Amino acid sequence: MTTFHEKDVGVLISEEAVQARVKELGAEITRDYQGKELTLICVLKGSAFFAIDLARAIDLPLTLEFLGVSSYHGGTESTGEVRITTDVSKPMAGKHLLIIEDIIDTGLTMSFLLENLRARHPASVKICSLLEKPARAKTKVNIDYKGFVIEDKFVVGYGLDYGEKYRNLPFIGIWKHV
Ligand SMILES: O=P(O)(O)OC[C@H]1O[C@H](OP(=O)(O)OP(=O)(O)O)[C@H](O)[C@@H]1O
Ligand SMILES: Nc1nc2[nH]cnc2c(=O)[nH]1
Repeated sequence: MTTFHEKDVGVLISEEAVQARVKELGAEITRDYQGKELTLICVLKGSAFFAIDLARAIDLPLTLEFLGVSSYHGGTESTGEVRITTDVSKPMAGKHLLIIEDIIDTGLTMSFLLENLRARHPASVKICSLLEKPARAKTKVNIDYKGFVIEDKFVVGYGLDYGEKYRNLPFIGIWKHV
């Protein structure tokens, strides 16, 4: 039986490989944040699937916050203008923040997030990104917890969209038409 995506999307990282890596990252974060009050910042919409799976793989009494930002607007190129679409629900001062992203591509979104969150005086800010695409980096971002380094291809699935679609694929796929 064919599924809805097969004409447009090829598998890059399988569901099994994604889930295994999420569990490893969860174990690493559990070790590193022992005794600290951890706040995960789930960056919407892309990191929703990753952040929820990762939260379940972390064995700590963490807090989950959601922060919406957008700069691609469903397309394959960053507009370069990052906008907050939904803000977190509580003050971030004094908290240990871990920003959860699905992908760091140009790095513009993460640079914006770091500046924005640091201005709120947290106790610490670290970065966890499932994917890094170094070939397109426009600014250097130091990723504390990284899932996979990928080639310069536009990817969809596991939260990542094209025209707001394909986020629900359980694997990371390559969009075939760019
Ligand atoms: O490193 P960059 O080039 O800035 O790209 C990374 C950002 O792009 C995507 O978000 P997008 O703006 O598509 O919004 P979305 O998460 O709602 O899909 C992704 O979720 C990251 O937040
Ligand atoms: N869906 C998707 N969004 C992105 N945002 C930045 N890079 C990408 C990418 O490769 N795919």
